[in-house]
Amino acid sequence: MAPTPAPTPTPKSLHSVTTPLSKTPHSKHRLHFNSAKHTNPSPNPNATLKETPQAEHPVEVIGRIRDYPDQKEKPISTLLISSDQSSIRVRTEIGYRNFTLDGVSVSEEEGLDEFYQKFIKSRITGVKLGEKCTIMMYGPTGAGKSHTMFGCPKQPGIVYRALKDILGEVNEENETGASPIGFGSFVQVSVLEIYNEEIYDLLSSNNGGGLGFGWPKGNASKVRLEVMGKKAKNATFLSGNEAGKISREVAKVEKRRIVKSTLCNDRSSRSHCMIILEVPTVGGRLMLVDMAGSENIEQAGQVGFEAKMQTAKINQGNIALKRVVESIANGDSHVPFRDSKLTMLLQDSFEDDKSKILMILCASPDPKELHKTISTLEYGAKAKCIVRGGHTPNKDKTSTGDGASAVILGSRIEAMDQFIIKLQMESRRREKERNEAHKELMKKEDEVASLKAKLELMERRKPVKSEEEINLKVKEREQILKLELEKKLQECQKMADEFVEMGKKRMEEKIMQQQEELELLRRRLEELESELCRSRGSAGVENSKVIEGSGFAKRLMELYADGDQGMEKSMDLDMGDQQPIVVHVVEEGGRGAPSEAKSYSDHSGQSPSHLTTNEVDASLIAPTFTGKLYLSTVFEEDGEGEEIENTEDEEVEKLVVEESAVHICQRNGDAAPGFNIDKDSFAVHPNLHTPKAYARNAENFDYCSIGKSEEMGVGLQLMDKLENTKDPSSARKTRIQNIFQLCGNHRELGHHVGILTPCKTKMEVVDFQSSPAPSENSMKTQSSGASVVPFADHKLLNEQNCSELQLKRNWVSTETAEDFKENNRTDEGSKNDSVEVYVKWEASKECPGKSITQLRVVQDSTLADLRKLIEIDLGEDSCKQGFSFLMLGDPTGAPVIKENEATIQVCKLPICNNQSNIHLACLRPVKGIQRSNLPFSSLENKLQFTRGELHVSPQFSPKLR
Ligand SMILES: Nc1ncnc2c1ncn2[C@@H]1O[C@H](COP(=O)(O)OP(=O)(O)OP(=O)(O)O)[C@@H](O)[C@H]1O
Repeated sequence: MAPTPAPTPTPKSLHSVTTPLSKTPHSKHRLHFNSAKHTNPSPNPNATLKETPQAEHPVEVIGRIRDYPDQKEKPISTLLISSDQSSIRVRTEIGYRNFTLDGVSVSEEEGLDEFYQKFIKSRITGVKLGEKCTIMMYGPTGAGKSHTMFGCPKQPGIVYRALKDILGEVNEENETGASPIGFGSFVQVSVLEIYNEEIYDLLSSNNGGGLGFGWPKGNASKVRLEVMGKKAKNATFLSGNEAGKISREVAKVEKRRIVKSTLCNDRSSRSHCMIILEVPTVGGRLMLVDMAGSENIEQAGQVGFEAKMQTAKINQGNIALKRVVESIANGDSHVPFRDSKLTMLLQDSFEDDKSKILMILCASPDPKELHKTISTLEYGAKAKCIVRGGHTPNKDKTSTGDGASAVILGSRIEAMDQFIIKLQMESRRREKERNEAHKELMKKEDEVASLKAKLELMERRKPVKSEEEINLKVKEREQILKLELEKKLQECQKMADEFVEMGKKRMEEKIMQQQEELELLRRRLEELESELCRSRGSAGVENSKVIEGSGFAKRLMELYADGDQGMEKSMDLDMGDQQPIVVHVVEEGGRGAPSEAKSYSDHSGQSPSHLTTNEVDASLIAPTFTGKLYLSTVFEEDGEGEEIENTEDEEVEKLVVEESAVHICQRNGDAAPGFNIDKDSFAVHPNLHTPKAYARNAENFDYCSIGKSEEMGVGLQLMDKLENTKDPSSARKTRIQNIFQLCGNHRELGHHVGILTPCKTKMEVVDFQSSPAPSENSMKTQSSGASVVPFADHKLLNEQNCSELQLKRNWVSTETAEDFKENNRTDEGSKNDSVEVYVKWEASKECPGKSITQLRVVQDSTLADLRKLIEIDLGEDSCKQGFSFLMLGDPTGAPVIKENEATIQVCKLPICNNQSNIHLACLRPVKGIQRSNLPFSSLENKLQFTRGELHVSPQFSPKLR
């Protein structure tokens, strides 16, 4: 076989790129095959072999670059075709690579017809003449192998074109019965499928039948064939000389091939298809092999064991073929034909000297398929190096003798040398490419380093940015928190306002409620006053009758027969003081047995009409006098008047000196009038000079106020004026003096105010405020002749009104007439033998330390005795409550143990007001009282009894009417 002449380098670009391509060193050894463009017809191979016994390259490689006619935007090809269409340059990012082939066809420029005419037709002609040719379609899936082999409806593929060429075209005439052109050839066609390393006969099925040629029907299962030698045993074949018929049948059975949709191809052939067309008349044979795709498993997207196994089996055929090619090319002693069914069936094609192999490498111009394209081209380049050598058992060659063998060996060595040279060149080229790639790599590494540096710079800057962002976020958060805080503050403010508003409302409600209560009380008071007025009217009449019946009254009536004038004068005097005096007048029935007493005080607002005269007097004359702080007037009656008068005169003189204060009688319109001592004021009610008139006008008295002794003179003058209006004589003065004399006789009043004495009339100042009415208890006590008249039921005032209370505490023991006389006789003596005791509660938070009473006891009395008197005074309630005495000198405020009371004398109690005969008994309730002011509370209690500090709080200040 003559070496393939080196093609004239006529660069031709796939995409208008013209690059001069280097020739492969062994191109001169290539098999020459006809091409449509080749002007030189293919020489007879046998002749060539005889002429030049050089090594034979049985494999020729043609590149076929597919097209994408359906795509509008076709991918930019990375393949460059040389102008002589003998080599392909594959461009990559790092360089390019050239592959020298026996021909290259670009589908976009050359259709199947042109391609067939250019690269296939000559081979088909050789088959017609008796040659053996194998045309293999090799390449990755989707590269256009099946398309090239079988074509499409518009463009028939190699199979049908070859049939037509071999059998000749059938024209109209032929179809009407005339002999077709070229008719005479007879062909036998077998269609085999190699799937999963099994050979199936696509023309046969297990159901049998067919069109007389073992034609398969429907979906009948395929017949599996065994390999016998280098052929499929018992393979069915189509025989005939009608290309059309055979082509149609082939087209039918071709569809029986196992195809499957993969990621690379919608209808990917999963099997190798082999169409064996034999021309028995001339011994020609054409094997058309459409190989399955040489894709790898991952690229095919096969999932599952079976699919992977399938792909592996497909690849097994491809790999085995690759090894066979490499073995042949390498001149190995053993070629692994039996590694797969495909290579077993192709073994004859490689070994038979008359057999030629045309390998069509199908490739895609798509850059995505670049690596597959390179792999395919590398495979083709290797196949191209195959030299048919001595390893192939060739009877013909062995029969040629030693000379021939030497030639063969020589050529083989030469081929090997060339191959080595080629490998060295390839190695150098690769080294060069590697260096270029290395340079490129260095460049890329530099770029990467610069990019890294930029990235680091960015990262370094990032924190600054992030810090700003953090600050911004912090500020935002701060703002949000501020807003929330303000909101909460507003809510709190709102709540506080609401709370204050609520408190205000409550206070207002309370004030309103209190005002209403006050109004009710006022109304009630008015009602009581009106009732009082009514009752006083009647009581006045009765009293006047009583007064009229008594000598005292008569005398007063006589004295003040023209009382209107005196009243007017007295009223004139009252204008300056505006503090009228309310006077209780008590008649005493002389020194003997006590007679009826008449009281003209009605400050309780209740007429004691239901009581006896004596009771009335006792109830209405409130025992609100402190020691010496009361006004008492005694009128002498009957025949002893002068004597009494004389005595009174003396006493008046004495009392004027002694007395320092005068009681005030207040009636402020409430149910409980109060006392007030005001040295700056002194007033005597005009009705004072007549008990009758007093009784009549008592309800109009607000209070009486008598100053100290120095003011007494003024009072006397005033009284003089009163007397002089009626009687200018000195008798009037004398009477007034009598009044003041009695005012100072507190002891007498203290002991006898509740007792009617026929010889004397006591005029008292009554606390109207604190003693609205004596209780039933007190009345009973008095009537029963008890020694002490308690006033527990009297309304007590607070400490600030202590002075008023103090007056009230001046209630005294009730005694019989005899006792009274005795007391009178022993007045001075009793002063020495007895002591006065002021009794009060201990001051505490709950209890303001209200005063209870004032008692007189014998000097050697014990606290036990005093307890009895106090218990009688306090009544049942206080007895229940219980109390203990406080020795106020004790800084701890410890009370006296009850068992020790019998051993402690009353005189041991603290002295009150620096008077040795007045003691203070401070009681502590037994029940728990909060004593927050310990230990000084006990001592503080003493202060309340300072006489000189008696005062009246403004709210209890008297008011004039
Ligand atoms: N040159 C071309 N011109 C137009 N269409 C083509 C060409 N080559 C291939 N095709 C189309 O591309 C698709 C895939 O082609 P094809 O089936 O021949 O690939 P394949 O190499 O046989 O793949 P597989 O190995 O999977 O069978 C088909 O639809 C086919 O019609």
